[in-house]
Amino acid sequence: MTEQLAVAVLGAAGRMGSEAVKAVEAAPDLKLVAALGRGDSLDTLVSSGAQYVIDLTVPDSTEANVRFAVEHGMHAVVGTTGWDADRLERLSALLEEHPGTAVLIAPNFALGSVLATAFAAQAARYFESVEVIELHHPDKIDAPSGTAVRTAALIAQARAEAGVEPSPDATTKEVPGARGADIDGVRVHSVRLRGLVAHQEVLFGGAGEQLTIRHDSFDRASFMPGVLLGVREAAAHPGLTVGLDGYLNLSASNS
Ligand SMILES: NC(=O)C1=CN([C@@H]2O[C@H](COP(=O)(O)OP(=O)(O)OC[C@H]3O[C@@H](n4cnc5c(N)ncnc54)[C@H](OP(=O)(O)O)[C@@H]3O)[C@@H](O)[C@H]2O)C=CC1
Ligand SMILES: O=C(O)C1=N[C@H](C(=O)O)C[C@H](O)C1
Repeated sequence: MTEQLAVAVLGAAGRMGSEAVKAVEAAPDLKLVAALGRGDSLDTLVSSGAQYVIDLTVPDSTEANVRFAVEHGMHAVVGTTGWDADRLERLSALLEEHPGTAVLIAPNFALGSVLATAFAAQAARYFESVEVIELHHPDKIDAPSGTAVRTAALIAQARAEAGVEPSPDATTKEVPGARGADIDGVRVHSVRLRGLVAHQEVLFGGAGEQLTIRHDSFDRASFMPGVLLGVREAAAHPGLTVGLDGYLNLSASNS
């Protein structure tokens, strides 16, 4: 049998972290060597022999966690939100000093969500209007969701490359927030509702028609195949990868 990959989970007591601990323990090719929470020393990552770190913590701690992992030669698979352009730039610079090490920043590990975002980016150039609605459980601390920010950014990039005008909007009188957040010129609306897990709709409008691309995670089990795929594939993708799509050959279905 090939040697198991030694995996540590940060944020192990959290909603996602506790699922990831179970998923790693159930995977025959992986070995859980550490399960750490707030207040635990990152030195345990070293003493446990971790080769891979899964970070599912909070936006305030994720950058320091990932930095520690990279500096100690561990690959990092990161689901935590809060990775803005400045943080990504600092991480890229650090990875240049550690060329064999991989970091995956995955705004969403659910394969359906990754596909939905890719489909939205594909559709973006063909419609006059686009808005994003993300809907989550009310214990989520960040808004908009990382997935929505990524989706809006990819939509905006596709529209800019195709020379599409901004979505029309005649609003001149507005209660602050009524039109949602402006992410690269795309309006993003955040709903927080007990009973929800993680959901997103991208609404495209054209003359006389609407296209809606919707994804629903009804259970955090939906994220686990992507988390495990991230660990298994990381070493083959040294450097920084943003989005699980970077580990999937999505274009193969078009050929
Ligand atoms: N990419 C994806 O597919 C997904 C990403 N997420 C993202 O993952 C993150 C976690 O979400 P969720 O599990 O719901 O949140 P939770 O609040 O349930 O879990 C976060 C956990 O991290 C712990 N923690 C905080 N700081 C540290 C630290 N420095 N070291 C180790 N552990 C720490 C918290 O401890 P304490 O409670 O004591 O603060 C808590 O147990 C969020 O950013 C969320 O948006 C969520 C779902 C899917
Ligand atoms: O906090 C969550 O729950 C989720 N966070 C991620 C995000 O902000 O996009 C991924 C998923 O939406 C669930």
